[in-house]
Amino acid sequence: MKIIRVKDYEALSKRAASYLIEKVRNKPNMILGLATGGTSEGTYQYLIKDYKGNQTSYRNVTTFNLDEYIGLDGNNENSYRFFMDTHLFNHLDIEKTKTHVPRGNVKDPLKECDTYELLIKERGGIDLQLLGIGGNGHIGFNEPGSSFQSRTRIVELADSTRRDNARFFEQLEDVPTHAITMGIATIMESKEILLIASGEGKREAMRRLLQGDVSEDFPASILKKHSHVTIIADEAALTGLE
Ligand SMILES: N[C@@H]1[C@@H](O)[C@H](O)[C@@H](COP(=O)(O)O)O[C@@H]1O
Repeated sequence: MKIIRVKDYEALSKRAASYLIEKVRNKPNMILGLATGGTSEGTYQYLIKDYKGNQTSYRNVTTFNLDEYIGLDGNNENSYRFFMDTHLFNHLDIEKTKTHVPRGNVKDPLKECDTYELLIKERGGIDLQLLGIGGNGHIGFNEPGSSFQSRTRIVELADSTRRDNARFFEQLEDVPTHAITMGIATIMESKEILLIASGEGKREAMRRLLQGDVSEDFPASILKKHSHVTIIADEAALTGLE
């Protein structure tokens, strides 16, 4: 894993955006895996800024998001589809039909999981997957204890994750209890992975990622077994670590 240490969240956002922009420029029809969450917001702002200034085109890019809450419609402000539309897609020249976020409000979510897996395969697999990391080491919504063999499926959210994400909702009770997430095996099949982490709230997760064992108790640890992972993290997330 290559680690790029940057000063703060602003620098992280800029760096992660440049990283993605270069990849898109080199491969305009790339398959890009995307993440939601507070960490990715700044990166997306810089992608938009670059698009407006330098006209990097996303017309031929296809995207697959990691996860979505079960029960939330794409128009719900807390759905990840809504997040992606408002924070990124609506501001680029990307074709909406080429943006994929699992649908959390369908009648048959199990079928949705299988369809999503198939679609990723059909498109030739993910070239570059952007990842955040949960305080408990989750990637996507693969909570501790998730099998390293797991594929896109329905999961129950850990209490700590619901509490972490409650800041986006009116109250904790509104945070869905279940989600659809790409599995760990699905994520590991991406040709390349870019993980971003910011702030002291992620320090313990970074310590376990960089210094701990590879274990299903800490899902992100599997990334050590991937041959092309880059981590961009800020000082606050890396304090006390090499
Ligand atoms: N499911 C998402 C993840 O895909 C995200 O990467 C992570 C970190 O979120 P944040 O960047 O807000 O800390 O947790 C969320 O629950």
